[in-house]
Amino acid sequence: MLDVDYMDLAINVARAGIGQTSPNPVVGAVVVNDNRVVGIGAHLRAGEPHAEVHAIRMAGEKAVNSTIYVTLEPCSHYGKTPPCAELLINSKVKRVVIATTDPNPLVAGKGIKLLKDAGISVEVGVRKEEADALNKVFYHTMSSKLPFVTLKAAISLDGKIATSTGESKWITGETARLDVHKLRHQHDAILVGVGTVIADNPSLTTRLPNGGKNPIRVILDTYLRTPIDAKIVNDGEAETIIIVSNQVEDKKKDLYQTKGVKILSLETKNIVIRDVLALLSTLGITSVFVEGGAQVNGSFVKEKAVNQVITYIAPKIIGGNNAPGSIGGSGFEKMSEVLQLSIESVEQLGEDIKVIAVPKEQ
Ligand SMILES: Nc1c(/N=C/[C@H](O)[C@H](O)[C@H](O)COP(=O)(O)O)[nH]c(=O)[nH]c1=O
Ligand SMILES: Nc1c(N[C@@H]2O[C@H](COP(=O)(O)O)[C@@H](O)[C@H]2O)[nH]c(=O)[nH]c1=O
Ligand SMILES: [Zn+2]
Repeated sequence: MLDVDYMDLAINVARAGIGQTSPNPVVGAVVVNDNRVVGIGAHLRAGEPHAEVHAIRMAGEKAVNSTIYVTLEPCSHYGKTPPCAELLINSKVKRVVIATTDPNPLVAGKGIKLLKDAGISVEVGVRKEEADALNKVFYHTMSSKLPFVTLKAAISLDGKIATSTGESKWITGETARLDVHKLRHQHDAILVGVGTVIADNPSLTTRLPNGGKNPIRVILDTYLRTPIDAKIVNDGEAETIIIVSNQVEDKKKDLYQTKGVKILSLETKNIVIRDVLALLSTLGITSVFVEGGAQVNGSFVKEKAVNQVITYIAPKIIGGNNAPGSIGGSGFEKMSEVLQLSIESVEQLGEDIKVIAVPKEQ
């Protein structure tokens, strides 16, 4: 087997942590000795052992003179766990193959330096692209300090999210809707506008056949118009935050807070998305799944505060000037101002297609 084969295995093992390791990256490690895999490991939860620790433990004394393949540069700092670079040195590993460096300023090259100074042969960059793609959120939050934003829309062929009378169940089919719930599971928070709460009385929970993690529910609601009897206020299914402007008096907020809903007030009379993201980041939220409606989508797009756009397109035509499109608000007047993206992937899910696009300027 070649280095790339073992790194492919490490990348696949890393996927075990997807949706579980926030705010940490997912990482996979494979220990090979005399062309035999003797240890594998994935980082499964923040605060628990790192991938290398699991793999080296499994290898036991076969770690000596082994080669370890890791999808991320071994850490060099004392965080919630001791540094992996030291573990590899003490385990007398002979060679370390790394897919990509760690952007965390605490590590960034220090892990590699520790290994090299200890006389261990280090190779960096094997399957870098694939390894980076595993940790889009981690890389974004390390560089921008703001949560990674996924904007999701489910539209008809003619771009509508509902009929002119507000009906929308369902535009996309079972397979696509299941895929949406996997995305909810993978994000720290799900965010909708009060318009969606009033129109759909949604639960915003993750309903997958085997369960799944419910993201924190975040509602943008300038004047606190969320119905007091809404599911998200009363079902206790997930932590719920309503972000309001400075136009709401405390007495009204108390009504919701006694029901366990957290009300966070911005200092401005209307809701600025950048401030919302900065606020969510202070709560340790590293990824936000924006699921509409059109008004909220419009505000995220207008502020160009999206990091990936996932659109599910159904082979249906709704028509009608009054049927809403997926991006509301004032929109851009000039083509030179529009949000430009590049298509990352297109796949068919049941009868629908799923398009993942990434904004060009980052
Ligand atoms: N109408 C459609 C969607 N509609 C999504 C809505 O904007 C809103 O997120 C849902 O009403 C949330 O409800 P709950 O959390 O599931 O109870 N989303 C989809 O993917 N396909 C559709 O056809
Ligand atoms: N998950 C992971 C790493 N994650 C790195 O360590 C930081 C988290 O450290 P801690 O708080 O101690 O868990 C995280 O921000 C990232 O830089 N490093 C590794 O060597 N292997 C792993 O499996
Ligand atoms: Zn580590």
